[in-house]
Amino acid sequence: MSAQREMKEKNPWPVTIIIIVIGVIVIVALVTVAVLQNMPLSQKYKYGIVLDAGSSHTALYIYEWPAEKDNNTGRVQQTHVCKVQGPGISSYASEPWKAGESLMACMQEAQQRVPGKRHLETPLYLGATAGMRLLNMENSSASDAVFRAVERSLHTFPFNFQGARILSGQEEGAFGWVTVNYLADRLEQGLETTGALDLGGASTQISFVSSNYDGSESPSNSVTFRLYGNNYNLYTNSFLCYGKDQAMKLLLAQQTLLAPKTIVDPCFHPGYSEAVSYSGLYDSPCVSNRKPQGAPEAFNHTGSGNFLQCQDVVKSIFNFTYCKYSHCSFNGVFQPLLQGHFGAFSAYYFVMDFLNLTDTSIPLTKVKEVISSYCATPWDEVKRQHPGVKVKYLAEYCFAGAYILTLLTEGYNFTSDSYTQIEFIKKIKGSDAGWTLGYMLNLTNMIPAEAPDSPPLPYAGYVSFVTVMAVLLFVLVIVSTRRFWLRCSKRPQIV
Ligand SMILES: O=P(O)(O)OP(=O)(O)OP(=O)(O)OC[C@H]1O[C@@H](n2cnc3c(O)ncnc32)[C@H](O)[C@@H]1O
Repeated sequence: MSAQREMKEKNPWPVTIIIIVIGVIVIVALVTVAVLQNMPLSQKYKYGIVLDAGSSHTALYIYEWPAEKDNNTGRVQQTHVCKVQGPGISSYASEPWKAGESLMACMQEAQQRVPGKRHLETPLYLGATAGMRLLNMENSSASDAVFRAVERSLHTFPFNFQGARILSGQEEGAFGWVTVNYLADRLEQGLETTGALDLGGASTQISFVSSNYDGSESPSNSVTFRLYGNNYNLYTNSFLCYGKDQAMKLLLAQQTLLAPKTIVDPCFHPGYSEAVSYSGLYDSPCVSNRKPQGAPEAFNHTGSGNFLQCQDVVKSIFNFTYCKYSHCSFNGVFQPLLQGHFGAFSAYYFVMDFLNLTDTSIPLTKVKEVISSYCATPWDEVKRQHPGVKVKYLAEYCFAGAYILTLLTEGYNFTSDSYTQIEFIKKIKGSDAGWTLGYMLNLTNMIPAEAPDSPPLPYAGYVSFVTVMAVLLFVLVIVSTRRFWLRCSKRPQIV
């Protein structure tokens, strides 16, 4: 008995080894628990669906974001887009049920793409823009009937349908601006924002933040936001009837006043000739009050392909002179001085991309030469050179190019310097530029007004900190126990 005790007191190593083993186990357990407890959950996604019911067509967008990050700063991104076959829903005014029917194929696609277990919680929105704004102005019971038909169709799907409505021009402009700046990470980081230029079929929007604008002059153009702890006073204006298709109607209507039977249009290619019905041209409230007295059923639309003359006709659809404010864009609408970078999307992009003019470092004189040369190309040759492009678009690129230049430089007052601040964009980080994402982020409260609280340490830093502290603690214990046992082993031995 005393021999055993004597051995233990002489040799402290077995106890030290046991302490080391227990220490290692404790550290491993501590670090494992810390890692597991704080590990980001496996990536589960939530979804949102927005239908953009535009004047020329409808598109369905599916967005997704990491499930544990909603109501926070989780990156929402577009995972799918489905183009609805056929025209925009406002074209079905005389057969509203067809508007509902037209959405079915894309909705079925959405049902397949969003995982079944997420269907019931996935919000579904339909926002209609300028086509329905015009139909509602012209015939509100027809627009109501289209909405009823569309809602009936959307209710047959298992999503969380939040309703269909017409967006105001101001909402369309403001949500386009939110989309562009959210996708470019400018809001969360509080960076200087980018303006948004949107050219649709029936309306066009300009939205930007200017240090010269506090909302006191023309308050109807002001939208205020508080996002991630920053206040924004946004200037925005939507010009109804100045989208690409309606602007062309204005142009044709202007020319038929002078030549009701045959117009020789400088914005169309030489050799172009098409019969156009007056009823088709004057079906829109943008032009209906301009119909010439005793107009024939149809007129002949021919082209002469002269860019300079085209610019003159295009200018005639704007009023650049009347202005009761300190500064105006056109038609007497207030606009503060332009400021910063701009993203130009929708038809701005389609047209400038086709004309190979998306590079805004190309001087405006050269831009004009390129459009001028395209306009002067005979119609047969244009069709031969671009067999894969829709003929309607091909015929309109000359007008659209001249229109975009006039709108930007004479309408919004971009100079040869500030033109270089425009970027023609289609997508940002894989998501389309347009109002839909901003609309969904707003309705789902996914952009917080205040900057979210972030943990004092990032995840990796937290784990490293716990590990280092545990190892330090362990070393301390070892050092102190070793000193204790060394002292014991040096004590005079009991014999
Ligand atoms: O916002 P609203 O005014 O309601 O219009 P929309 O939503 O239908 O407008 P889009 O942005 O979809 O399209 C804008 C215009 O661009 C036209 N467009 C679409 N694709 C095009 C392409 O590849 N080339 C030329 N034009 C195109 C389309 O016909 C419209 O006139």
